[in-house]
Amino acid sequence: MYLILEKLTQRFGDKIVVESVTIDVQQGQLVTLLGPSGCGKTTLLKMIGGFLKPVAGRIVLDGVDITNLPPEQRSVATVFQNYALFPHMTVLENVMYGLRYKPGYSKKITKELAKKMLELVHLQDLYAQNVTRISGGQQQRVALARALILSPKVLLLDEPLSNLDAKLRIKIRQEIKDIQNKLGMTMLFVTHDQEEALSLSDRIVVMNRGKVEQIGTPQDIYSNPQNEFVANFVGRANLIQTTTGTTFIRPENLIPVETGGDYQGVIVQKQYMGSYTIYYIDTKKMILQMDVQNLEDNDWNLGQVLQLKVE
Ligand SMILES: Nc1ncnc2c1ncn2[C@@H]1O[C@H](COP(=O)(O)OP(=O)(O)OP(=O)(O)O)[C@@H](O)[C@H]1O
Repeated sequence: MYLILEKLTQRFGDKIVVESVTIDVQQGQLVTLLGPSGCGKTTLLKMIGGFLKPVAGRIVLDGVDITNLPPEQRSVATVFQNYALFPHMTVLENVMYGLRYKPGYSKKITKELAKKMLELVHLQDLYAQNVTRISGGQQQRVALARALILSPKVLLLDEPLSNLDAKLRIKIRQEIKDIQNKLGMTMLFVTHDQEEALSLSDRIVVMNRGKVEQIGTPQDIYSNPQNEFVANFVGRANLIQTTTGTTFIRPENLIPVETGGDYQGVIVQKQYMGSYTIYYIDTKKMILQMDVQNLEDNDWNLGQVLQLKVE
Protein backbone atom coordinates (compact mmCIF):
# COMPACT_ATOMS: atom_id res chain seq x y z
CA MET A 1 0.00 0.00 0.00
CA TYR A 2 1.18 3.50 -0.84
CA LEU A 3 -0.36 5.46 2.00
CA ILE A 4 -1.16 3.68 5.24
CA LEU A 5 -2.98 5.28 8.13
CA GLU A 6 -2.74 2.92 11.05
CA LYS A 7 -4.91 3.34 14.14
CA LEU A 8 -4.60 7.13 13.95
CA THR A 9 -6.03 8.87 16.98
CA GLN A 10 -6.46 12.53 17.88
CA ARG A 11 -7.79 14.14 21.01
CA PHE A 12 -8.56 17.75 21.99
CA GLY A 13 -8.73 17.89 25.79
CA ASP A 14 -10.92 15.00 26.87
CA LYS A 15 -12.62 14.72 23.52
CA ILE A 16 -11.47 12.04 21.11
CA VAL A 17 -12.17 13.43 17.63
CA VAL A 18 -10.38 10.74 15.57
CA GLU A 19 -10.44 7.27 17.05
CA SER A 20 -8.16 4.52 15.84
CA VAL A 21 -8.69 5.20 12.14
CA THR A 22 -7.07 2.72 9.75
CA ILE A 23 -7.15 3.38 6.00
CA ASP A 24 -5.02 2.06 3.14
CA VAL A 25 -4.71 4.03 -0.07
CA GLN A 26 -3.29 2.59 -3.28
CA GLN A 27 -1.00 4.67 -5.45
CA GLY A 28 -2.91 6.66 -8.07
CA GLN A 29 -6.27 6.30 -6.37
CA LEU A 30 -8.67 9.03 -5.39
CA VAL A 31 -10.13 8.28 -1.99
CA THR A 32 -12.76 10.49 -0.37
CA LEU A 33 -13.37 10.93 3.31
CA LEU A 34 -17.12 11.41 3.53
CA GLY A 35 -18.99 12.30 6.68
CA PRO A 36 -21.06 14.93 8.48
CA SER A 37 -19.62 18.17 9.81
CA GLY A 38 -17.47 17.59 12.88
CA CYS A 39 -16.77 13.89 12.26
CA GLY A 40 -13.01 14.47 12.18
CA LYS A 41 -12.23 14.63 8.44
CA THR A 42 -10.18 17.82 8.58
CA THR A 43 -8.35 16.66 11.71
CA LEU A 44 -7.36 13.50 9.86
CA LEU A 45 -6.01 15.53 6.91
CA LYS A 46 -4.08 17.81 9.27
CA MET A 47 -2.33 14.78 10.75
CA ILE A 48 -1.40 13.51 7.28
CA GLY A 49 -0.18 16.98 6.28
CA GLY A 50 1.92 17.21 9.43
CA PHE A 51 0.05 20.15 10.96
CA LEU A 52 -1.15 18.09 13.93
CA LYS A 53 0.70 15.35 15.76
CA PRO A 54 -1.41 12.22 16.37
CA VAL A 55 -1.73 11.08 19.98
CA ALA A 56 -1.46 7.50 18.71
CA GLY A 57 -1.03 5.63 15.46
CA ARG A 58 1.23 5.75 12.42
CA ILE A 59 1.32 7.27 8.95
CA VAL A 60 3.41 5.49 6.34
CA LEU A 61 3.88 7.00 2.88
CA ASP A 62 5.66 5.08 0.14
CA GLY A 63 7.37 2.86 2.69
CA VAL A 64 8.53 5.70 4.97
CA ASP A 65 7.08 6.38 8.41
CA ILE A 66 6.23 10.11 8.24
CA THR A 67 4.24 10.31 11.48
CA ASN A 68 6.68 12.67 13.17
CA LEU A 69 8.16 14.52 10.20
CA PRO A 70 7.48 18.26 9.88
CA PRO A 71 5.16 19.29 6.98
CA GLU A 72 7.97 20.48 4.71
CA GLN A 73 9.72 17.12 4.91
CA ARG A 74 6.74 15.07 3.75
CA SER A 75 5.80 14.86 0.13
CA VAL A 76 2.24 15.96 0.86
CA ALA A 77 0.46 19.09 -0.46
CA THR A 78 -2.91 20.46 0.60
CA VAL A 79 -5.61 22.40 -1.22
CA PHE A 80 -7.76 24.26 1.30
CA GLN A 81 -11.42 25.18 1.19
CA ASN A 82 -10.64 28.90 1.32
CA TYR A 83 -7.88 28.65 -1.35
CA ALA A 84 -5.30 30.46 0.88
CA LEU A 85 -3.82 32.39 -2.07
CA PHE A 86 -1.54 35.42 -1.69
CA PRO A 87 -3.65 38.43 -2.62
CA HIS A 88 -0.77 40.71 -3.60
CA MET A 89 0.56 38.25 -6.18
CA THR A 90 -0.40 37.34 -9.72
CA VAL A 91 -1.78 33.97 -10.72
CA LEU A 92 1.66 32.89 -11.97
CA GLU A 93 3.50 34.11 -8.85
CA ASN A 94 1.08 32.19 -6.64
CA VAL A 95 1.74 28.98 -8.53
CA MET A 96 5.52 29.55 -8.51
CA TYR A 97 5.57 30.25 -4.76
CA GLY A 98 5.83 26.66 -3.54
CA LEU A 99 9.10 26.04 -5.39
CA ARG A 100 10.84 29.27 -4.38
CA TYR A 101 13.38 27.66 -2.04
CA LYS A 102 13.48 24.23 -3.57
CA PRO A 103 17.01 23.29 -4.64
CA GLY A 104 17.42 22.73 -8.34
CA TYR A 105 14.56 24.97 -9.38
CA SER A 106 15.82 28.20 -10.94
CA LYS A 107 13.33 31.00 -11.51
CA LYS A 108 13.27 30.18 -15.22
CA ILE A 109 12.52 26.48 -14.68
CA THR A 110 9.91 27.28 -12.02
CA LYS A 111 8.18 29.71 -14.37
CA GLU A 112 8.03 27.16 -17.18
CA LEU A 113 6.66 24.55 -14.82
CA ALA A 114 4.10 26.98 -13.40
CA LYS A 115 2.88 27.79 -16.89
CA LYS A 116 2.48 24.07 -17.58
CA MET A 117 0.43 23.68 -14.41
CA LEU A 118 -1.75 26.61 -15.43
CA GLU A 119 -2.39 24.92 -18.77
CA LEU A 120 -3.41 21.78 -16.91
CA VAL A 121 -6.06 23.74 -15.00
CA HIS A 122 -7.04 25.79 -18.09
CA LEU A 123 -5.81 29.13 -16.77
CA GLN A 124 -2.89 29.80 -19.10
CA ASP A 125 -4.50 33.02 -20.39
CA LEU A 126 -4.83 34.52 -16.93
CA TYR A 127 -1.29 34.06 -15.63
CA ALA A 128 -0.54 37.79 -15.33
CA GLN A 129 -3.78 38.65 -13.51
CA ASN A 130 -3.84 39.52 -9.85
CA VAL A 131 -5.56 36.65 -7.99
CA THR A 132 -8.10 39.00 -6.43
CA ARG A 133 -9.36 39.87 -9.91
CA ILE A 134 -10.44 36.37 -10.92
CA SER A 135 -13.55 34.35 -10.05
CA GLY A 136 -13.89 31.86 -7.18
CA GLY A 137 -13.70 28.91 -9.57
CA GLN A 138 -10.55 30.31 -11.14
CA GLN A 139 -9.02 30.93 -7.71
CA GLN A 140 -9.67 27.32 -6.78
CA ARG A 141 -7.88 26.24 -9.98
CA VAL A 142 -4.88 28.42 -9.01
CA ALA A 143 -4.82 26.72 -5.59
CA LEU A 144 -4.85 23.35 -7.34
CA ALA A 145 -2.02 24.34 -9.71
CA ARG A 146 0.00 25.66 -6.76
CA ALA A 147 -0.27 22.29 -5.04
CA LEU A 148 0.35 20.24 -8.20
CA ILE A 149 3.60 22.05 -9.02
CA LEU A 150 5.11 20.46 -5.91
CA SER A 151 4.43 17.02 -7.46
CA PRO A 152 3.53 15.61 -4.05
CA LYS A 153 3.20 11.89 -3.46
CA VAL A 154 -0.22 12.62 -1.99
CA LEU A 155 -2.49 15.57 -2.62
CA LEU A 156 -4.95 16.39 0.15
CA LEU A 157 -8.07 18.34 -0.78
CA ASP A 158 -10.16 19.71 2.08
CA GLU A 159 -13.67 20.46 0.80
CA PRO A 160 -12.13 22.33 -2.13
CA LEU A 161 -15.42 22.91 -3.94
CA SER A 162 -17.70 23.98 -1.12
CA ASN A 163 -17.45 27.73 -1.83
CA LEU A 164 -18.53 27.32 -5.44
CA ASP A 165 -22.04 27.29 -6.90
CA ALA A 166 -23.62 23.95 -7.83
CA LYS A 167 -22.85 24.05 -11.57
CA LEU A 168 -19.22 25.08 -11.13
CA ARG A 169 -18.76 22.43 -8.46
CA ILE A 170 -19.70 19.71 -10.92
CA LYS A 171 -17.44 21.17 -13.61
CA ILE A 172 -14.36 21.52 -11.39
CA ARG A 173 -14.81 18.13 -9.75
CA GLN A 174 -14.68 16.60 -13.24
CA GLU A 175 -11.53 18.58 -13.97
CA ILE A 176 -9.92 17.33 -10.75
CA LYS A 177 -10.79 13.77 -11.74
CA ASP A 178 -9.31 14.32 -15.22
CA ILE A 179 -6.08 15.73 -13.78
CA GLN A 180 -5.86 12.86 -11.31
CA ASN A 181 -6.20 10.34 -14.15
CA LYS A 182 -3.74 12.19 -16.34
CA LEU A 183 -1.04 12.50 -13.67
CA GLY A 184 -1.85 9.25 -11.87
CA MET A 185 -1.77 11.25 -8.66
CA THR A 186 -2.83 9.85 -5.31
CA MET A 187 -5.50 12.08 -3.80
CA LEU A 188 -7.38 12.20 -0.53
CA PHE A 189 -10.48 14.33 -0.90
CA VAL A 190 -12.61 15.50 2.03
CA THR A 191 -16.28 16.20 1.49
CA HIS A 192 -19.62 16.04 3.27
CA ASP A 193 -21.41 15.85 -0.08
CA GLN A 194 -22.40 12.29 -0.93
CA GLU A 195 -22.99 13.02 -4.61
CA GLU A 196 -19.48 14.46 -4.89
CA ALA A 197 -18.03 11.38 -3.19
CA LEU A 198 -19.99 8.92 -5.35
CA SER A 199 -19.05 10.63 -8.60
CA LEU A 200 -15.34 11.19 -7.93
CA SER A 201 -13.96 8.37 -5.90
CA ASP A 202 -12.17 5.13 -6.51
CA ARG A 203 -12.97 4.40 -2.90
CA ILE A 204 -15.03 6.12 -0.22
CA VAL A 205 -14.32 6.13 3.50
CA VAL A 206 -17.54 6.94 5.36
CA MET A 207 -16.78 8.52 8.73
CA ASN A 208 -18.96 9.33 11.71
CA ARG A 209 -17.96 10.67 15.12
CA GLY A 210 -14.25 10.15 14.56
CA LYS A 211 -14.58 6.56 13.39
CA VAL A 212 -14.67 4.75 10.08
CA GLU A 213 -18.14 3.32 9.40
CA GLN A 214 -17.38 1.68 6.05
CA ILE A 215 -14.76 1.66 3.30
CA GLY A 216 -15.60 0.61 -0.24
CA THR A 217 -16.09 1.54 -3.87
CA PRO A 218 -18.96 3.98 -4.54
CA GLN A 219 -21.02 1.03 -5.82
CA ASP A 220 -20.29 -0.99 -2.67
CA ILE A 221 -21.17 1.83 -0.35
CA TYR A 222 -24.41 2.65 -2.18
CA SER A 223 -25.62 -0.91 -2.81
CA ASN A 224 -24.36 -2.64 0.32
CA PRO A 225 -24.29 -0.16 3.17
CA GLN A 226 -23.23 -2.04 6.27
CA ASN A 227 -25.29 -0.11 8.73
CA GLU A 228 -28.10 2.37 9.17
CA PHE A 229 -25.78 5.38 9.29
CA VAL A 230 -24.18 4.60 5.92
CA ALA A 231 -27.54 3.73 4.31
CA ASN A 232 -28.96 7.09 5.37
CA PHE A 233 -25.92 9.26 4.82
CA VAL A 234 -25.13 8.01 1.32
CA GLY A 235 -28.30 8.36 -0.72
CA ARG A 236 -31.79 8.05 0.73
CA ALA A 237 -33.08 4.82 2.21
CA ASN A 238 -36.32 3.33 3.50
CA LEU A 239 -35.36 1.55 6.70
CA ILE A 240 -37.46 -1.56 7.26
CA GLN A 241 -37.67 -3.29 10.65
CA THR A 242 -37.73 -7.06 10.34
CA THR A 243 -37.71 -9.80 12.94
CA THR A 244 -33.97 -10.19 12.44
CA GLY A 245 -33.03 -6.50 12.43
CA THR A 246 -33.12 -3.51 10.12
CA THR A 247 -32.87 -3.76 6.37
CA PHE A 248 -33.26 -1.02 3.77
CA ILE A 249 -34.77 -0.34 0.36
CA ARG A 250 -33.59 2.45 -1.93
CA PRO A 251 -36.47 4.68 -3.14
CA GLU A 252 -35.69 3.85 -6.79
CA ASN A 253 -36.10 0.13 -6.04
CA LEU A 254 -39.80 0.50 -5.23
CA ILE A 255 -42.13 0.26 -8.22
CA PRO A 256 -45.92 0.66 -8.37
CA VAL A 257 -47.84 -2.48 -9.43
CA GLU A 258 -51.52 -3.28 -10.05
CA THR A 259 -51.56 -6.35 -7.81
CA GLY A 260 -49.26 -8.49 -5.72
CA GLY A 261 -47.25 -5.65 -4.17
CA ASP A 262 -45.03 -6.07 -1.13
CA TYR A 263 -46.48 -2.91 0.41
CA GLN A 264 -49.68 -0.89 0.12
CA GLY A 265 -50.26 2.68 1.20
CA VAL A 266 -51.69 6.13 0.54
CA ILE A 267 -49.74 8.89 -1.17
CA VAL A 268 -49.40 11.60 1.47
CA GLN A 269 -46.86 13.87 -0.22
CA LYS A 270 -45.05 14.26 -3.52
CA GLN A 271 -42.01 16.30 -4.48
CA TYR A 272 -41.23 17.19 -8.07
CA MET A 273 -37.44 16.88 -8.63
CA GLY A 274 -37.19 17.55 -12.39
CA SER A 275 -36.37 14.23 -14.00
CA TYR A 276 -38.11 12.28 -11.22
CA THR A 277 -40.70 12.69 -8.47
CA ILE A 278 -40.45 11.50 -4.88
CA TYR A 279 -43.70 9.99 -3.58
CA TYR A 280 -44.22 9.57 0.18
CA ILE A 281 -46.49 6.61 0.85
CA ASP A 282 -48.06 5.94 4.23
CA THR A 283 -48.40 2.18 4.83
CA LYS A 284 -49.72 2.80 8.39
CA LYS A 285 -46.54 1.18 9.75
CA MET A 286 -44.15 3.66 8.12
CA ILE A 287 -43.76 6.29 5.42
CA LEU A 288 -42.00 4.89 2.36
CA GLN A 289 -40.20 7.02 -0.21
CA MET A 290 -40.51 5.97 -3.85
CA ASP A 291 -38.66 7.70 -6.72
CA VAL A 292 -40.42 7.58 -10.08
CA GLN A 293 -38.99 8.85 -13.36
CA ASN A 294 -41.19 11.58 -14.81
CA LEU A 295 -42.30 9.74 -17.93
CA GLU A 296 -45.76 9.75 -19.46
CA ASP A 297 -48.39 7.88 -17.38
CA ASN A 298 -46.10 7.90 -14.36
CA ASP A 299 -48.19 10.31 -12.37
CA TRP A 300 -50.30 9.70 -9.29
CA ASN A 301 -52.20 12.03 -6.99
CA LEU A 302 -52.21 12.70 -3.29
CA GLY A 303 -54.69 10.41 -1.49
CA GLN A 304 -54.40 7.67 -4.11
CA VAL A 305 -53.75 4.13 -2.82
CA LEU A 306 -50.78 2.37 -4.41
CA GLN A 307 -49.30 -1.10 -4.23
CA LEU A 308 -45.52 -1.21 -4.29
CA LYS A 309 -43.17 -3.99 -5.22
CA VAL A 310 -39.49 -4.21 -4.31
CA GLU A 311 -37.50 -4.52 -7.51
N1 LIG B 1 -8.02 22.81 17.62
C1 LIG B 1 -9.13 22.25 18.11
N2 LIG B 1 -9.40 22.32 19.44
C2 LIG B 1 -10.50 21.73 19.96
N3 LIG B 1 -11.41 21.03 19.23
C3 LIG B 1 -11.20 20.94 17.91
C4 LIG B 1 -10.05 21.54 17.28
N4 LIG B 1 -10.10 21.25 15.97
C5 LIG B 1 -11.24 20.52 15.77
N5 LIG B 1 -11.89 20.32 16.94
C6 LIG B 1 -13.13 19.55 17.11
O1 LIG B 1 -12.90 18.26 16.60
C7 LIG B 1 -14.05 17.75 15.94
C8 LIG B 1 -13.70 17.34 14.52
O2 LIG B 1 -13.39 18.50 13.76
P1 LIG B 1 -13.00 18.44 12.22
O3 LIG B 1 -12.76 19.85 11.75
O4 LIG B 1 -11.93 17.46 12.03
O5 LIG B 1 -14.31 17.87 11.57
P2 LIG B 1 -14.78 17.84 10.06
O6 LIG B 1 -15.37 16.50 9.85
O7 LIG B 1 -13.68 18.23 9.15
O8 LIG B 1 -15.92 18.92 10.03
P3 LIG B 1 -16.24 20.08 8.95
O9 LIG B 1 -16.82 19.38 7.77
O10 LIG B 1 -17.25 20.92 9.68
O11 LIG B 1 -14.95 20.80 8.69
C9 LIG B 1 -15.10 18.84 16.03
O12 LIG B 1 -15.96 18.53 17.08
C10 LIG B 1 -14.29 20.08 16.31
O13 LIG B 1 -15.05 21.00 17.06
